[in-house]
Amino acid sequence: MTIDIKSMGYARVASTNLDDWKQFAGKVLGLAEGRGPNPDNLYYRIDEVSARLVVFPSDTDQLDCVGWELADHDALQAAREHLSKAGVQSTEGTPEELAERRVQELVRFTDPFGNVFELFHGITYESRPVVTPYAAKFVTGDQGMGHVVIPVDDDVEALKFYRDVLGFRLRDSMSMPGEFVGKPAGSKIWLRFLGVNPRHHSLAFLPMPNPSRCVHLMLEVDKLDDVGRALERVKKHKAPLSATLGRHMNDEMVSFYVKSPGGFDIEFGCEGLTVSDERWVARESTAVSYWGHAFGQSG
Ligand SMILES: Cc1ccc(O)c(O)c1CC[C@@H]1C(=O)CC[C@]2(C)C(=O)CC[C@@H]12
Ligand SMILES: [Fe+2]
Repeated sequence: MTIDIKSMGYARVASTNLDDWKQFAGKVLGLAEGRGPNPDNLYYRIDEVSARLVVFPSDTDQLDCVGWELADHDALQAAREHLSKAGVQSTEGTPEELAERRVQELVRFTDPFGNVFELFHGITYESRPVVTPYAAKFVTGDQGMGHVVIPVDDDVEALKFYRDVLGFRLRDSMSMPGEFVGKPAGSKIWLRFLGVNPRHHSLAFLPMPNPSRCVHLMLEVDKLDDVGRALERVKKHKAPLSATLGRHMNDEMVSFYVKSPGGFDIEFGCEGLTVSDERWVARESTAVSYWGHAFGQSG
């Protein structure tokens, strides 16, 4: 038995500048502003779920936590027992936290590297269809909110934790020169891409810690045109482009990367690969992309 995570449910971001986030999330990304329990926070919808992205005022800019959806109470109870057997301490959501996230129950734990995860069930969904500002439709459903890439200290320990303790399935690996993170010449570091549903990867990690506690969050739309339109809004609003348009090798996604006010990137893409656990074989990709994705350039 392991933990039966169904999908990435939500992301919560701590911010020193909600005005910047409001402009970025609404005008650049084209997310739909929703309402939520705390009038100080920004709540964004991309589908029927009441809030997928929540930005709240803080004295730091970082990814606060990622919420992962489980089916029901029994699944969450099994997860509690599994975490405890694996020696991972977890805490229960307070009534205030449940109300803010609009979930029935949640447990929170920290991975060995300080990344905060919440496992929850019973999130609210809205009767009113989502209407995004530029009419883009986001790909969610059983594929969840998108994917997140988190920084870790140790890629070997991270794989043990995410695959063996949390039950993520390894879908692809990619190596990079150790020099990239200040390791000896000739050494390798591993990027691992893991999934819990048909989305090729819902989680990836990179052994390169960063202060925002996030490498990027990925949101997927259902049409290339809406990726192109988002890229035009990036330029119009002079948001910093972190990587140019390209198509990834492993999940075949066409995307670009833009720096968010949180310091981490948002990957905005389409045409991501879906897989099935029965048929999938995990391999090692030998390039970031088939074409494009020039990091550290603009235009
Ligand atoms: C390689 C790859 C495959 C699928 C993805 O969705 C995806 O985001 C990536 C790129 C991961 C990674 C990154 O996001 C930060 C900057 C990185 C480390 C690079 O400089 C190359 C690969 C990049
Ligand atoms: Fe990505």
